[in-house]
Amino acid sequence: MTLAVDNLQVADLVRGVSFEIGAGERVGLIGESGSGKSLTALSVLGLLPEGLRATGSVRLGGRELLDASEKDLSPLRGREMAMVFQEPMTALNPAMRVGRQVTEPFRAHRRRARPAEELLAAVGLPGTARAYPHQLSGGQRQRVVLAMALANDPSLLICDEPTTALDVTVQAQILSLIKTSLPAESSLLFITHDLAVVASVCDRVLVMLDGEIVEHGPARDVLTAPQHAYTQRLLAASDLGATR
Ligand SMILES: Nc1ncnc2c1ncn2[C@@H]1O[C@H](COP(=O)(O)OP(=O)(O)OP(=O)(O)O)[C@@H](O)[C@H]1O
Repeated sequence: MTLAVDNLQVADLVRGVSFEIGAGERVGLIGESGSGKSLTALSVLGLLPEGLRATGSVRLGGRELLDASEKDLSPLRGREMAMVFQEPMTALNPAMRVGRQVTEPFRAHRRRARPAEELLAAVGLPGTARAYPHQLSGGQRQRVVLAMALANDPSLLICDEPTTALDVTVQAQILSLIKTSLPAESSLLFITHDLAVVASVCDRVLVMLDGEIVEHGPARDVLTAPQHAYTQRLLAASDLGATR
């Protein structure tokens, strides 16, 4: 399913943002803190904070999402579109065993549940169904969130800095899990400020600065021969730039 964002505007924080992600494409959205990456993602999901409104167009598989009601959007979330944010505890219920949480997307969408143990084993957490979130490490919690996000084989997965809060080895494990467990035909929008992550996960990259997309292209081109001065600075300041 194609995600098509056209002339997205959120106050003066996201300005005329347009991009498409085709079925099976993995697209990175990079840019410094405050450049509007999260607001772009939240607009797609219909989850903008109170007081902010998006205009323009966001279509998933041809369906317009921006003017859809909450009643129309909520069945899509967790089914057609799933998300993984930086801090897994914001997505988990601290008082519910993780086995019950990973099967929640099936109940929410009235679908026949796959066994919790199977979903947890698929993200490398066998035998944890009876654990509560606080009994797991940060990386394990993010695996639980990923199991929930992937439970219904979403057409679009949005990850907003999913590994930023984790230590480096765990980051690598979660990234590899995202790469291997996302169905081949699902689209991915991956927000990060880490260019090495983009290089390892994404086919294409969008670069955001002050609410606008200032550069986009195949990840390998943007990361080796950036055109915009901002992307050049970003690359020079990164580990990728330092090793060139
Ligand atoms: N509820 C809000 N009301 C007004 N301004 C907001 C609101 N939420 C975010 N902003 C502002 O919008 C701008 C873009 O925020 P956004 O969270 O999209 O940035 P980001 O690129 O995702 O940054 P980060 O990498 O730090 O998450 C920032 O200047 C932020 O202060």
